[in-house]
Amino acid sequence: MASESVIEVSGLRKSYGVGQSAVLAVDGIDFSIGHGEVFALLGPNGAGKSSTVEILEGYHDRSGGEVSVLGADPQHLRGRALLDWKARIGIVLQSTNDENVLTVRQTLAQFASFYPRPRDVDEVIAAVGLTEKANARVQKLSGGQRRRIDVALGVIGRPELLFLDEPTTGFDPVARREFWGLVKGLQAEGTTILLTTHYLDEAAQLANRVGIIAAGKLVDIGRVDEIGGAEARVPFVRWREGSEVREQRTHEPGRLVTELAARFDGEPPGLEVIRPSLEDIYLELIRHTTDDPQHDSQHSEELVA
Ligand SMILES: Nc1ncnc2c1ncn2[C@@H]1O[C@H](COP(=O)(O)OP(=O)(O)OP(=O)(O)O)[C@@H](O)[C@H]1O
Repeated sequence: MASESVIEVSGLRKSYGVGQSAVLAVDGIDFSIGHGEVFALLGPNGAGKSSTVEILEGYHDRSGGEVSVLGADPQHLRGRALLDWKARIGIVLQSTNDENVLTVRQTLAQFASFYPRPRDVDEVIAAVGLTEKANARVQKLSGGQRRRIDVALGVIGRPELLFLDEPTTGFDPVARREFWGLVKGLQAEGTTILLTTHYLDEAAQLANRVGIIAAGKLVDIGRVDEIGGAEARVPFVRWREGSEVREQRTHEPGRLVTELAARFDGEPPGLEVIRPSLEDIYLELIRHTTDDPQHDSQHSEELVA
């Protein structure tokens, strides 16, 4: 990965409304995304992910801080410079368009005509698994199929930078895996990708680095295999002693399993060796930063047990 930054964000702030009812959605965050990197922005509902991404996409003005996207400040672009900049980015928004009376192929062909170097329409239709629906009206597609069109529209212009805002919401498990393959292919071609998702396995599969935000602040940022720090990754061994479930965190799970096997004179009942997933680490990180107990779960309780 080259070190050159495609996105640079420094001290970014965004508030909505004024006075008593003002909401500080983004509260001074800093990060950068290198050329060819897949960066996932994670965080609970209302954390400030979309607000951040929409500023980078040029949809919202910021309230403070500095932003550079493909070398430009989206807030200050106008006219031809704005159009040229937009042609270099692809956006998959959260919303889907259900009013569309065109077919899948017509919709994509129309969109492709807006770009100087679009991808081949049928190749994109195949990449999102809609070949059989190419002549169907978008209106008649299922929710998950329409979401695939959103993804297709985001990539048709061969963007240098792709924003994927919760791209696989509504996808079935097979479609999600196909989509991951598509993203990996785009990354192999050098596309820089900013992804937001609530699926932590998706972030673990696709991202080089993740940033976790809660209540508008960056809680942690780092490589997928480093986020949360070494201690958060210590595995734990779980087994049963009679009716009781026992659990112990250890840097040496193999040694503990050997000791247990000797003590039980064979396979310890209910034996599991668990390595904390990105989801476990995420839950643990945000547990300390959110007041809302519904964001917490059994999982994180297990982690600290
Ligand atoms: N247009 C708006 N007007 C007022 N408040 C807003 C607006 N958009 C977002 N907010 C508020 O800003 C905060 C951050 O919202 P944002 O949509 O950025 O969160 P998010 O992390 O993308 O959440 P989700 O995961 O639910 O999509 C929330 O408290 C939200 O209510």
